[in-house]
Amino acid sequence: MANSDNSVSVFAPASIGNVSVGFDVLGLAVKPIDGTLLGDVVTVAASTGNDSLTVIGRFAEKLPSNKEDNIVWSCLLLFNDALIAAGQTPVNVALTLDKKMPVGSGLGSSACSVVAALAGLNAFYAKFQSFSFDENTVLKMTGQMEAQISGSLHYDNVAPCYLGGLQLMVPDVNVISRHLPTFDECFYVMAYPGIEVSTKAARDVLPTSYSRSDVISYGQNLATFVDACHRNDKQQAFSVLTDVVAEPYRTSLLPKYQESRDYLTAQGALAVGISGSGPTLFCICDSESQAEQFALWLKENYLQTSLGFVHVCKVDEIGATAL
Ligand SMILES: Nc1ncnc2c1ncn2[C@@H]1O[C@H](COP(=O)(O)OP(=O)(O)OP(=O)(O)O)[C@@H](O)[C@H]1O
Ligand SMILES: N[C@@H](CCO)C(=O)O
Repeated sequence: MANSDNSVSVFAPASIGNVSVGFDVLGLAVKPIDGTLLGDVVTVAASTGNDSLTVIGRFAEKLPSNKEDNIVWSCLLLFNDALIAAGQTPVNVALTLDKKMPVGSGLGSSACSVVAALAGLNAFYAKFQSFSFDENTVLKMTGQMEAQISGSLHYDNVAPCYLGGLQLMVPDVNVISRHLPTFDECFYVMAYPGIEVSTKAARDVLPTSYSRSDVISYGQNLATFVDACHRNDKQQAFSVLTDVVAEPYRTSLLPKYQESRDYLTAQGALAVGISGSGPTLFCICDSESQAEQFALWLKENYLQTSLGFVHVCKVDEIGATAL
């Protein structure tokens, strides 16, 4: 995208929250292999008038019409407050959100808007005002905005969306997220059925406590997966990609999920899971031909409305990027 002399555009990619074994603590950024921009773009331009927000794009009409209710606007307010606290003077800007991501999809739609907005503002100030916040400060802001919209602080979409790759959240405010190695040769089929599931509703169905055996399985699966990623042991990593925390309780919210999971697993998928809080299903494959074959099957069998889509993806190791 070509920018006028006074603007900056940032793209922020879709992500798989949880990656089945890391509820709220694992996330993976993905990008379609055909070059489709699966994510949101925010353009920040200098303005001679007041601050403004324009929303365009395929899913623009799914967002609140009032700019104050758009999370991108909240990002601007937060960013300006942080500028003032840092002794800087905010300038007036015209923001444009290209809303390419369906809302309530499990693809980290609000995270895409939040990251594109905050990384876009930071890039704009770096370019035109010779000032920028460091990566960790911006990451904390993205977490704060995601918490405002979903009701709880979880970085599993914003961290991979901003930083790229597979990210593990660590309980240290000075670190927040650690990059984990992934399996370069794998393909990730992302199937969004075209229906909305709100993150809040999908969190409300979860139990408030878990049995000892579930806690043991959870810890063992996550630890084994992280260890296998570091040893590049694909077989071990995907053999434990089982979610005992959320999937058993969310399946009822996702029409055709269970049958699709069973079918794809029987056909040899490395792993199948719910992306974030759903309804997007992800399926991990060993080869591009298998991924294309499963994508076709998912188009015919998992999509519910004309808004649905399926993409064959690889890991997006870059995260938010200036266009
Ligand atoms: N720019 C924005 N992008 C997405 N949602 C927004 C935005 N601005 C405001 N919202 C509102 O935030 C809420 C987002 O809901 P929710 O957290 O369920 O969706 P999500 O982030 O799209 O989910 P997911 O992470 O599963 O893709 C919706 O009510 C939506 O209208
Ligand atoms: N970890 C969050 C992701 C939301 O996209 C959840 O599963 O509720």
